[in-house]
Amino acid sequence: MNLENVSANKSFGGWHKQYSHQSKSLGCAMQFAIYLPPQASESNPVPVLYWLSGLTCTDENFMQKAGAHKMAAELGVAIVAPDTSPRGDDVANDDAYDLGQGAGFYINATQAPWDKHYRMYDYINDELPELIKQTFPVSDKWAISGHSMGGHGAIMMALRSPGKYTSVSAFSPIVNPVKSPWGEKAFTAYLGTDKALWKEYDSTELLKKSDVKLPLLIDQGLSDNFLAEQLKPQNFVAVATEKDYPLTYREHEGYDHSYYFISSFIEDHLEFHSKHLSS
Ligand SMILES: N[C@@H](CCC(=O)N[C@@H](CSC=O)C(=O)NCC(=O)O)C(=O)O
Repeated sequence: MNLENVSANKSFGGWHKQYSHQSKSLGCAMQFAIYLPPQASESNPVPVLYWLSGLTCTDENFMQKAGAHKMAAELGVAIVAPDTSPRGDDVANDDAYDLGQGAGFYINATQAPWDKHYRMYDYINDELPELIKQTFPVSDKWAISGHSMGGHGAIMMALRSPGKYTSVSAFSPIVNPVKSPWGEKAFTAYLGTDKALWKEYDSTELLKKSDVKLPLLIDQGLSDNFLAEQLKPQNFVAVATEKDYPLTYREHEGYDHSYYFISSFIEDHLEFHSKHLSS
């Protein structure tokens, strides 16, 4: 297996480690981070929370800023944080922060030049979990969460694969990318102009068609600069209410779009997932 350990730091009795590997889906070298709680061993495989980060992030933002290790260690949950796009000098890019490297949107691109490497859906859905399962002492119980672009990724991935995750949560997710300037820009570049294809990666559209009831938690800050123009949580909540979906949607006065918000409520998300991962 082509897996190289890049760093290791003991944290709350467990280990935070970074790895690099050659990705088949993306056709480039990729880095991811894993937090292994102290309980994890070959004789005691632990459940996994996959965390998908937002625009401009790497595997490092969540691990360094969210303050998740203490609760993950207490609950005995591993956390995997991948990068947000393919990377490298040979990988297509754009000068803008919301397209190209750091902005993969967790979809499979169909349009040149992006279609050569931008297959983040396959990477997160198939390749990475297989690699994690084969390499680390983890069980087959998985949950998924994310922030902003990563919140879109987490909910979209979970709705497209009923039964794969026990629960899904998100901070400030782009829940309706087909109606968000960030989503419109990225989906036009990566998928072209056929909006029917866009809808296959849109959480609000997927929820309309979903017949599986997956426990879902969303936290949204009310002082988030991106709330009205980009995030549009009301579109998702309206569909969830109509379908009597098990969504807990919480709004928080004064919180913005940053990791200060995520770190304020990450423990609630870990407890939420732990409950479902162990039931
Ligand atoms: N113009 C800003 C936008 C980047 C930004 O806010 N990124 C967020 C995610 S936004 C949606 O996906 C983020 O998580 N940033 C990293 C961090 O550590 O805070 C900019 O370029 O800063």
